[in-house]
Amino acid sequence: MDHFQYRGDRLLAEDVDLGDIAARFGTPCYVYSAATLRRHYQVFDDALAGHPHLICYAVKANSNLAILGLLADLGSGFDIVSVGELERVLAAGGDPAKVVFSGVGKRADEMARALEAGIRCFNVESESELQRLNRVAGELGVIAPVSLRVNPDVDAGTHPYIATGLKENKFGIDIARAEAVYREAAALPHVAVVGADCHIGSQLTRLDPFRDAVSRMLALIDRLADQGITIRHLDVGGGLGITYRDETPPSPADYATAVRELVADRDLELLVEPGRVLVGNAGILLTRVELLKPGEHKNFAIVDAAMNDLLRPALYDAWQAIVPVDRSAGGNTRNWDVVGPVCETGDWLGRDRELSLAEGDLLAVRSAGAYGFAMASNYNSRPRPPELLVDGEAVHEVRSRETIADLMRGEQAVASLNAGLTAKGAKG
Ligand SMILES: Cc1ncc(COP(=O)(O)O)c(C=O)c1O
Ligand SMILES: N[C@@H](CCCC[NH3+])C(=O)O
Repeated sequence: MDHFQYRGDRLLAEDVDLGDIAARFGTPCYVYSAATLRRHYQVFDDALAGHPHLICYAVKANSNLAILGLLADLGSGFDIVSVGELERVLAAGGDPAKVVFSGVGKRADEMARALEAGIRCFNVESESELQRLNRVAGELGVIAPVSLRVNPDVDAGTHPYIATGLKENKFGIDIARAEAVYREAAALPHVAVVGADCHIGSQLTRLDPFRDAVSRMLALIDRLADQGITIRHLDVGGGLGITYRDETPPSPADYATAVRELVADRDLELLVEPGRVLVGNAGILLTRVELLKPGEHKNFAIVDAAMNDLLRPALYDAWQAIVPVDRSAGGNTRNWDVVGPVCETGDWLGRDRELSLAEGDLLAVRSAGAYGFAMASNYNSRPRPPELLVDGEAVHEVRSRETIADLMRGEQAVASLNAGLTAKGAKG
């Protein structure tokens, strides 16, 4: 259940008409629902209750400071993949002691900053990274808490671009090597082994891959215990899918029950890194139809949002629902390709959508709270859209629309660049 529902023929974000938001803030814009976000967090947290656990929200899914602050207030921890995400978490009031740091390419300066901030754990993804972390922690005179991110070689059954737990993926340490690397870690002076970690992919719609991964991790933890290496927490990553169209992912309760059953009798804190399942359906992208271009072969509805605002359809061929803000508006009913103004054939938000459209109509692209704004770019020199957080009747502008001046900030035209050439040309 989310809080983007029709009242009569009008689509609302909680108690606010999306038409009013468009009139106040312009389009395109991202609109998030605080109530949906709170609810999703609570459902997930309740599902894990009874077993010691920490939710570390995957910041990459949506890193707006207001979203992070709202989750921090609810007690959430955070999974970060860069020092930029760490600074965001700290700026939003997140607790560094609840932060885990994932990612295959952590730089030394990022490690140093995270150690200085006092994060909960580094999810180390290679032997080289382990050695680097040991050196950086040594230079700072501290001990780095470490989990190894293990690649358990489990097929997540998801889009190949977002599967991460197979041998051929760049992520994690091959489970066949994991024991040796744990022994190496245990012998290093400036790291302390505290946990074990895996993350097998995103938008998973079945429980079995999770069960397989957790079982393999538990077997590894047992083998490590035999060698005197104690693992205090198991981080099972994120990846639980949502319904974009007709997917039937397990509910957070089913997911949590499956994982909890496997760890029930163990003295092992459970860490989870959900992203999409918390924020995905807590956001929409609001856009306006600019121009209609019906044709013999195809009907194009050109809207003011594009792949630079929402990349998922172009990048993964992802399907996201596109619905009218006013259901009663009687326009031209056809199968429309809803496309943006960007100069790329792949710039589409939805294809073959039966919609009744007129120029000027407002449309909402659903399930855009995760990997929406977070993946937005300035391609075609398009300013990124604003982000608005609705809470009941209140609308908070939690990020304003970029300006053209923002786009050019930091750039310099170099007046003398061609001067030499011109002078040479003149001589020759
Ligand atoms: C290490 C790690 N943790 C957590 C997540 C969050 O994934 P999701 O948004 O699918 O829950 C990701 C992204 O797939 C990730 O790479
Ligand atoms: N960006 C992806 C998910 C990537 C997950 C990152 N580990 C998506 O939109 O589905």
